[in-house]
Amino acid sequence: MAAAAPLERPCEGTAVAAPASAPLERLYEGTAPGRGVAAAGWRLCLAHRFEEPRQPYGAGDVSFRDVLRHIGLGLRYFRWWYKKTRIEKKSAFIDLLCAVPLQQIYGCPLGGIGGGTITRGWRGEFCRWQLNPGIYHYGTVIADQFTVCLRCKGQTVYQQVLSIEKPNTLQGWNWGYCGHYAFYHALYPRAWMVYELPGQNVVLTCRQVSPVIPHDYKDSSLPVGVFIWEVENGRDEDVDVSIMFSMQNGMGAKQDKSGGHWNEPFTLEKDGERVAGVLLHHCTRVNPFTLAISAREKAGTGVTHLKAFNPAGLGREVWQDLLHDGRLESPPGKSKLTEKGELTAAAVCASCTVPARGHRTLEMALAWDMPCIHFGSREKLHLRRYTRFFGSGGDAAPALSHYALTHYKEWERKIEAWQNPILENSQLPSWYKSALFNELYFVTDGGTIWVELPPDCCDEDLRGQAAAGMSHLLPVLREYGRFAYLEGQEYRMYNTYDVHFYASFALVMLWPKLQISLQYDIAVTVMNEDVQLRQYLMCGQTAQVKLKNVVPHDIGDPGDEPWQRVNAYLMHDTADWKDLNLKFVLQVYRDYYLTQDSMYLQDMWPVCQAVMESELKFDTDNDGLIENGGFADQTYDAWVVNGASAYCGGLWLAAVCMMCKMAEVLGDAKIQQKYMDILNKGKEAFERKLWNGKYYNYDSSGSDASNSIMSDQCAGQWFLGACGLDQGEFEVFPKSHIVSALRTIFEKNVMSFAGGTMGAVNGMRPSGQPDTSSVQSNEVWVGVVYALAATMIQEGLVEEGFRTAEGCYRTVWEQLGMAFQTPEAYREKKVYRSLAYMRPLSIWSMQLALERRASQAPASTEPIQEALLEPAPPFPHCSGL
Ligand SMILES: CC(C)CCC[C@@H](C)[C@H]1CC[C@H]2[C@@H]3CC=C4C[C@@H](O[C@@H]5O[C@H](CO)[C@@H](O)[C@H](O)[C@H]5O)CC[C@]4(C)[C@H]3CC[C@]12C
Repeated sequence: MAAAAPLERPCEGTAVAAPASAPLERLYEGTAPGRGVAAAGWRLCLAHRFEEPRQPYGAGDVSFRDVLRHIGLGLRYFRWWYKKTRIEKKSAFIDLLCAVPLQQIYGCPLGGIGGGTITRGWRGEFCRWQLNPGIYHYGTVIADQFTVCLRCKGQTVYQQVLSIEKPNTLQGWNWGYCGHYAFYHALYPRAWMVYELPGQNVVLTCRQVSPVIPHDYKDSSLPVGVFIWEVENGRDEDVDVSIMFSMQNGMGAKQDKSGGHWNEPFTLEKDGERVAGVLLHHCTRVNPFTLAISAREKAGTGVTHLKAFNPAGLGREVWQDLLHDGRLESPPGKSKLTEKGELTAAAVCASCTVPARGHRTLEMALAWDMPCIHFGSREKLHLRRYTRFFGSGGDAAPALSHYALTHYKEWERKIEAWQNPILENSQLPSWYKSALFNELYFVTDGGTIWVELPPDCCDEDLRGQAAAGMSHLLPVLREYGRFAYLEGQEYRMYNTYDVHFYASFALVMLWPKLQISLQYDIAVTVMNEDVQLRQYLMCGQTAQVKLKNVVPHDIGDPGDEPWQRVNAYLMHDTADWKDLNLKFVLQVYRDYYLTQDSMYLQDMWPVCQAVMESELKFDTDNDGLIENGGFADQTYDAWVVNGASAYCGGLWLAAVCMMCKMAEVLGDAKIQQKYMDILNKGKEAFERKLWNGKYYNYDSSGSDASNSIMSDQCAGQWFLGACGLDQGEFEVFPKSHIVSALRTIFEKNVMSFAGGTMGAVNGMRPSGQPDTSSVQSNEVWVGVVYALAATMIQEGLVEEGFRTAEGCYRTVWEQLGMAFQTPEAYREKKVYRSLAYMRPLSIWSMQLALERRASQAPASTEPIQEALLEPAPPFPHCSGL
């Protein structure tokens, strides 16, 4: 048996020590490369520990000046929070008083889009659960494990839980696997764990696959994950190998003990393929679900099971059962229902003989079936997307398991066909390949839901809009369903639109129909109003929840009834925000440009005109340029802007330009002329009011900080460039000004901040000090940095772009241990804000910029310089990688 050992030093065993390489791998003592592990990705040794302790931004981190500035907000927020959480007993859409503590443990989530997700940690634990839509439960369930049993000549020679934990339940199991002999490698939507079994001459590689496949609207919706165990036998004798997959009925929450849960074994044979496992029926009143653990039976592979055991006990009966013959007892029939206070778990075991010096594969799956969902208000029943393929009766788990185990090879072929051209591009640095794919986790693990359009909704709520000109609204929503993801796991608002603006590149490039569907939903809300009055927390004024003809901030809180009640955000009255309407127009043209969907363009055109009409009132001096209102009236919602501004003014000019272009495409000469006139005037005003010879000033207010250098000052150009509208007759900003501004940002916001190693600070004073005039100006926003990097690449500053983005990747993934929970923001020291956030999906705009350059320029063979931040290649001693 493998002995347990402390984490800090190598455990028992005789492996040759690897040379110290990158910091995340330096504790690795193994030599095995594993089987089929991707070369690029995020890799670390299971014994790794992240050293830098960071804290969520809290009241204690606010300067005295900011305390004074926000005292009213603080009091109003506290009053609102108290009523919500203590009186109404609901959870707050942003809980500033109980932030989720940082756990540096997460790895690739399991599951497709919108069916819920289960995240495994990089040490293999099942630790983050989003089965109830948009609501996260954080907690490692100890019983959820893989255990290996090796037998030679009819004797068990090794049995080990593949976990470095030493928990105080299930103590009859052999825990404490030595982390120095295993590594984790993530390249979303796949991940690998390679375990050398000390002293056994056997190597296990577990490959975890989720069905996240670009341009696929069926399999990508499935709530399943597959684990392919590759077993390599380095011995000169055959070895019988069993992998046991155990799972608790539930997600480790208090409902697991609510009673009435039960388990039952199942087998399903279809098209000559047989799958066997156990169903764990989790019978809660709201959102009941069934978990299924299973394995594929095939010639030479036997599957056995244990339908129920107590995960809170010692677990000896399970351990001994497996130890005895490498199989489980496999009793037939259903388990009894759990009593209140009682937990239950089950296990499935796949076994085969691996010949001497040979290799075999065991295939296992986890599926979860929660077909019908209620949000917090419980007003409407929603059916998840996958129910159109697998039914909504709650009995789909066997079919889902069978489908996953018989289709994962096809998924992997498609994933490789998509990823390989990028992975094989030797010009791209390896950190970028990891960042690009791994940041994509948020498309599934952003509290994401993908549901069918409710039949009553189309008749009652949408008919008016369809009649109002959106002829493809119903066909699109019926065909592709409704998609929503949270602003962040801690900022619980769906489709926060000012942020989605950045993230939308991932969606439109990979699942364009979901972006189009999301836009239709926004278009519907533009036309609607909510006349209810409420007090806004930032400045205390009372106003309507939603006005007509403006884009909402978000489409609602999963704790309430999203789509039905929009604008969960009540910090500001966003009817007066300057960026939301513009971001709609910019996305409409960008989507059209990338998809060439002219129906969509036609349907969105009246909505674009309506929101631009609303926006025109912000041009208070009629100079063709909008003015900000002297409060934080845009995505930087705690950073005040006054007068003309680089950010909103730039977005405005880009949107006006796109209005001209759309009018031209649609043959609307009158509107085209109207916006041409505004554009010509506005361009002149923008240059006159904001250009200072080197960059565009933050705003034209003339305040102390108005000449700050904003990292996001070229956001308008970012979108223009992404749509090919950045040259010739469409040049909105003089090329030389954009390049000069980007160079200044690189010099000041990037290289003069944290030694150039942490990305770009939002605001920098010309003197080279971060702008501390607000609580957000001295933050780094990861999603903004990736967008800035894309803009740099578009403008030919390729090395600078990569250097800029690299700082964020290395800070988040390598330094702070925030893998698969990239935050919205961090400061140079000590704090971060809002874990697992939507905006960093903007990294896909870097990819778009690169693809665009590649299609234009003659091919270069020069690799992009890996900046000084690049560590040695992972595991250089493993030549097989
Ligand atoms: C009196 C107290 C001791 C002092 C209290 C100070 C605090 C009240 C404020 C200090 C920092 C403020 C927060 C900063 C950021 C926020 C985020 C915002 O929501 C979303 O933010 C995105 C930007 O990151 C934005 O793009 C999205 O559209 C928003 O949905 C909500 C406000 C706040 C949490 C803000 C609240 C007040 C402070 C904590």
